[in-house]
Amino acid sequence: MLRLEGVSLSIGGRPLFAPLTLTVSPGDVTAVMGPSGSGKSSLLSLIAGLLDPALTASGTVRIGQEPILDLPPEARGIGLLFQDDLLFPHLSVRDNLLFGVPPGLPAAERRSLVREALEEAELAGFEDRDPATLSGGQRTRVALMRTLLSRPRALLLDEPFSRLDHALRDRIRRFVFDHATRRGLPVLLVTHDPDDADAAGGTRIDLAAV
Ligand SMILES: Nc1ncnc2c1ncn2[C@@H]1O[C@H](COP(=O)(O)OP(=O)(O)OP(=O)(O)O)[C@@H](O)[C@H]1O
Repeated sequence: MLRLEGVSLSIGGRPLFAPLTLTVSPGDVTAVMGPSGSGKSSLLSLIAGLLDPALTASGTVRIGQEPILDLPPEARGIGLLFQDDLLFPHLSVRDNLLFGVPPGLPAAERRSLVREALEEAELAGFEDRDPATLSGGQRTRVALMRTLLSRPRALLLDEPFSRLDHALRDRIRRFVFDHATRRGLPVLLVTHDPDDADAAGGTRIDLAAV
């Protein structure tokens, strides 16, 4: 469970939105909407531990019972997926995925986790491909798998589908939501697209209204 309690963000003393309280249950997707500049991406950055120092935050964020805002980013257990999938262009698909695997596992186990992830993503045999040779949907699936390999406790999505064409978008959106649900991850999805919010099927919040 991901819980926000009285969370607000300000810039230069001016609040971006009114204090926000919400709970995202395991496997549920909550869509975060609102006009440009309303603070959607900054809200995700706060939760991930990547908030721009120009912004100040107040309130509490918990995963399960644990407050996370005082933890370093790598200890929070947050998985991120962005519009630009940020695969390393100079690394193969395999090496990109290996970045997600927790350190400390034996090499053979790391490789087999990567192989399984590619099978799950219906990309078996893509290990040696260069990310530049993948389609947008394939890149999104690799990026999701890399995020999931890190065994996050919650997933934050910042417009990950907005560059995909309409038909592909439905398919990839379903793929991402299914994988998050299957793992029981609470998901916050920043989007401008009402179809994303409808597909999420859960709660929708509008930062302009809070
Ligand atoms: N480093 C910074 N210095 C000054 N203002 C900033 C800084 N970072 C963010 N902001 C401001 O904080 C506000 C929230 O930005 P944020 O990117 O979170 O909005 P958003 O709702 O995600 O917008 P969009 O839909 O356009 O992506 C904006 O008004 C932005 O200009």
